[in-house]
Amino acid sequence: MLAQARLPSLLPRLCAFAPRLAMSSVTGTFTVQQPLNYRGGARVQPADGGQAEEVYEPATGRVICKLLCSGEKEVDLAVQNAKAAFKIWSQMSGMERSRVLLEAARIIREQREEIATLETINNGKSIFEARVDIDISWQCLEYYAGLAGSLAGEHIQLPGGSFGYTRREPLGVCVGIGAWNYPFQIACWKSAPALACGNAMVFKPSPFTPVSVVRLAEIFTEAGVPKGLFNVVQGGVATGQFLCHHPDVAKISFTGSVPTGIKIMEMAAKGIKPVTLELGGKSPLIIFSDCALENAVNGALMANFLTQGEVCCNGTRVFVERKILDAFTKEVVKRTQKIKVGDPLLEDTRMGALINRPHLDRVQGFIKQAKEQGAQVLCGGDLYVPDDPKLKNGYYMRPCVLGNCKDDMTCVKEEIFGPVMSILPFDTEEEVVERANNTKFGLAGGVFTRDIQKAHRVVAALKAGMCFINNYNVSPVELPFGGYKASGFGRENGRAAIEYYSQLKTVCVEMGDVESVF
Ligand SMILES: NC(=O)C1=CN([C@@H]2O[C@H](COP(=O)(O)OP(=O)(O)OC[C@H]3O[C@@H](n4cnc5c(N)ncnc54)[C@H](O)[C@@H]3O)[C@@H](O)[C@H]2O)C=CC1
Ligand SMILES: C[N+](C)(C)CCCC(=O)O
Repeated sequence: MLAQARLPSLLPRLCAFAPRLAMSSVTGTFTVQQPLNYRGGARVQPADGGQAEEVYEPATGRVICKLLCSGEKEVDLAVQNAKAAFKIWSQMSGMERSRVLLEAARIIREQREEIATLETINNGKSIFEARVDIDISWQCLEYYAGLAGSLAGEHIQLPGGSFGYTRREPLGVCVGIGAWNYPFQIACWKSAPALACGNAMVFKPSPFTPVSVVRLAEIFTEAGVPKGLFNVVQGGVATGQFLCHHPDVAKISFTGSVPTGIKIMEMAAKGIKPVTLELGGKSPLIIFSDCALENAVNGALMANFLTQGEVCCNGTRVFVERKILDAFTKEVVKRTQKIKVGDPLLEDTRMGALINRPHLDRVQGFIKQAKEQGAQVLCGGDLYVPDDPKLKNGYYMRPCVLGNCKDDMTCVKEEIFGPVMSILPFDTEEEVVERANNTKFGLAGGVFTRDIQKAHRVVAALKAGMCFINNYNVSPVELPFGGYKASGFGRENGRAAIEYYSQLKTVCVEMGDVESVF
């Protein structure tokens, strides 16, 4: 209802973008007709490739469009466009770039509802959450717009009045390769620092979620970036490989799984290209008995059930001090059972549909295996079939809490990437820190306690790149985000990301005569 009620104010812009969306921001009606590649400042059909993949609306299982995968020629055209735009953009001052990025942020804010709706339709997450994603996206652009004007090097004095200075220079054409869980936000987390530093970008979203990133490309053009500065190519493995192997690509920033991350790094190694890898996780959330229980329960829900549990930094191993195990478990199960699953475009829905059927089956497989290995399903875990007939073929399940878990169970060791929380009791701080770190991953971690010394001591001991004290999965764009160990390296967000989208040139200046040793 609310989605329909909003329509009149959105109509003019929606029609300008995609005529069908105006009539169809109701689940089960949206289709995409326009090309999904973006090159040289416009939507284009790919020049080659052309293998078609179906793109789904997870809420209904309906095909919303066919994706034409970009071939080698199309990838090359996108890179050449980016190269040409780079020449203009990299010569502009930081303040000039800042103004364009701020305008892009403003347009995203203005179109928040439309972009969030696109994201919900293509990803399956609730509209409530998609709006938050879009807010984090424009905040990211604003943040890097703010930094663009003050990117600078150092001035170093040398003997005899000589001196040196450093210049922070862009890398060139950067490639962004994204996952399907936060399509628009991932594209912003990569493009905002890249563009602020003076780079151009060719972005490839996941073939499951190709739609919203093209909107971002249109917004950049509308905001005033040179045509070709931000291009979108579409496709899966083959398209990604063409990008990574392209000799004119200077850097690859990848968000996705560990196995793909390894392949990206191998391809990058051949061209000596720097990489940023944002990979998977199996993060610990440690709940001490002296916590504020209600906050800890809220934190555990935030750590596990955003975006149907399809979040890389989720705290899926919930370690609970044995003294409060029963009280915590009872409350967390009660609250999980209350999560409203269903049509993601409805205002009161808090969990939508998983990305696709194979992924839902995979998550179900993990739950089945957990039961076989002795875990106890305390709630959820079963498929959910909404009453609304149009949702019958959607990919829904009820959020799941597993009790009686042991550290060596598959559900505790492997990333499930679905709404499945594993509860693990512990007795001492020393023991829990060791168990928390006993994983190949190291993306995130969290601690709930009222004891500030213990909180800082424990996060200092966690081998993870993003730690939370008394909260979880909040994402202020001012803070760097990224992993330790198999969760990758490089950082997104915060000042730190500048390091990964720029290179330092040192200039040594002689003020005297050259004293030759020859
Ligand atoms: N650390 C982080 O920030 C995040 C990590 N992830 C991780 O991503 C995974 C889920 O996302 P998926 O899309 O299933 O991951 P994926 O690794 O299958 O695909 C990610 C992207 O890489 C592309 N790709 C696949 N094979 C490629 C190849 N050989 N060369 C170049 N590109 C290739 C895909 O088309 C897609 O765009 C989970 O493991 C999750 O933890 C997801 C979101 C955030
Ligand atoms: C926004 N946040 C923190 C919930 C998740 C961001 C990382 C990801 O793309 O999975």
